[in-house]
Parts: sequence; C-alpha cells; structure tokens
Amino acid sequence: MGSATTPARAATVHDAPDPGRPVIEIAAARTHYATPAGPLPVLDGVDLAVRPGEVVAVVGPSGCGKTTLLRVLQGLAPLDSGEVAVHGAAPGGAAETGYVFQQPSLFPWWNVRRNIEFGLKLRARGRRTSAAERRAQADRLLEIVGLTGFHDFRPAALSGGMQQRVNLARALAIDPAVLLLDEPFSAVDTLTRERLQRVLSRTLHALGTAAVIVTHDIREAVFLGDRVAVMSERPGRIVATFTVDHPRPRTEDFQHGEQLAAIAARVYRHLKDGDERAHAEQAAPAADAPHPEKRRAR
Ligand SMILES: Nc1ncnc2c1ncn2[C@@H]1O[C@H](COP(=O)(O)OP(=O)(O)OP(=O)(O)O)[C@@H](O)[C@H]1O
Repeated sequence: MGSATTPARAATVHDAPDPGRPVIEIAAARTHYATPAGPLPVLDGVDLAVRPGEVVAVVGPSGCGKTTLLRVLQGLAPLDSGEVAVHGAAPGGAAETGYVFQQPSLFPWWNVRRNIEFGLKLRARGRRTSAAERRAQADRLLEIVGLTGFHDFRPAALSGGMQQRVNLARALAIDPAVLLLDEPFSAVDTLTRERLQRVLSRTLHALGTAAVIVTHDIREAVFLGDRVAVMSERPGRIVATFTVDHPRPRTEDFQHGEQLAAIAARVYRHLKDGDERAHAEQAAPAADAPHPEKRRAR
C-alpha cells in the first residue's frame, strides 16, 4: 500500500559526488516570472530528492508550477533562492537530462533510425562512434520501446503513439542522468496511453533511468511513480509524497487493480482538500472588509 509522508528535505547540494546520492536534489527552491503586472511567484520552497533509477510523478493544480519545476531541472529557470543539482552539478551543464513533451518533436525528413541516431550522436559528445555501433544501439532502443522493424519509416507514416515511442527512444539515446517528461501521453487515446505507460515503465526499468514525470492524470502518476509528489496551488511547493509500494516494471494487472485505485483515491483526496481550502480562502472576505451582514444592516 502507499504511504503518505511529509517531504524529506534534500541533503546539502553541490558537495562531493557519491554513487548512492540522489541524481536530483532540490532544496528550498524559489523562483518567479517577471510579468507586466510585476513578479509572479511560482515556486515557493520546493524540496525534492530523486534517487538513481527512481521515478517520481508530480501532480498538482493547473498553473501551480509543475512545468516550471522541470524548467528549473533543465537550468532554464534560475532560482531566486534555494539550491538545485542534477548528478551533483548545476543543471544545464554536462549532466544530461532527456526531455519528452506532450507533442513528439521528431525530424520529419529523417527516418526513425536516424532520429534516434541523432540522440546517440549527442551522447557521444564529439567522440567517434562507428555507424554500425550507432545502428546497433538505435535498434536496441527500438526493440525496448516495441518498434522493431519500423526503423525505415518516416515519422509521418507512424501513429501519434508510435511517434511518441520514437521520441522516448531518442530522449533515452543520450543516456540521460534523468529523464524529464511533461504530460507525455496526453495527446493520445486512452488505450494507447495505457500501452505507452507500460512501455515507459518497462523502458525505465530496463535502462535503470531516473525520471520525473509531470501529469494531470492521477492514475498515470501512481502507475509510473515509485513516489507521487503532490504540489500545492501556486506558488507551488511539494505538500505530500505518496509512496507506491509495488515492483516495477508494472503490468496491466496493476494498472487496473485495487492497489492502484486505492492509492489514486488517496492522492485525489489530498488534491481535492487542497483545492477546497484554496477556493474557500479566495471566497472568504478580507479581514478588514465589513462582514456582509453588517454591510446590509448599514
Ligand atoms: N514565461 C512565463 N512568463 C510569465 N508567467 C509564466 C510563464 N510561464 C508560466 N507562467 C505562469 O507561471 C505559473 C506556473 O506555470 P506552469 O506552466 O509551471 O504551471 P503548471 O503547473 O505546469 O500548469 P499546467 O498544469 O496548467 O500545465 C502559471 O501561472 C503561468 O501562467
């Protein structure tokens, strides 16, 4: 069964690398966007540590800062305060992060194998690798994502779900320290989505890759995550973490079973309570405003 815990504070970041240390460490992270109306606080004290090979799913209300959290991990959103490290270094540096977004972003003029080989070239970072070696690695990744035999196809000749699998294989080809996924399966139908969830679970397990996946789908979060982190309304922080105590790779039985449903119900309840609290606060009159009854009486 899953258990809820208050989030553990990440250890001090940027100290000497050690093999057992988390691949992602975020401590007390705060950030904002500059808008015409002034600074918009988006993250307010986010703490998160992700261990090697661990998958953390992040859920939270729309606009709470989930995508911004992934941007922080890519080094695209600077922090106002707090610390972030990927593989012990500042994000955006040598420690690679792979990304999978909602829409596949494949090169349309290249076939599937060349798209994946592009990731392999990035991984080589200028080192020479033979064409035969790259081809063998690309074909292995295609096998892992269940697309053996489709290497010669152009993206346009594949379904949306197949394109997303190629996208996943390409992101994994760079052998990232951590894979970041932002609503990766929201553009496909339910059955394809469930199939892709199983492919992703198998693939991450086979390669031992750590991942942070942002999703609006609570069942998807529970299916994929070793932990599900729940964010508050903006400015967001992680207010609860649910452990999903079920071995990976996960199967269709778990996807439709009682254990997943029970954990998902608890995550849902937590989100719903937060939503009700936030809306009650918005609806409450300001402390110095006259009480509506008194206003009427005047
Ligand atoms: N470049 C930007 N400039 C100004 N404000 C931004 C920018 N990007 C995002 N925001 C705002 O920051 C807040 C958090 O956005 P973010 O995309 O991180 O939320 P989210 O939790 O991923 O949302 P959703 O679940 O709806 O995708 C939102 O209020 C959004 O309007």
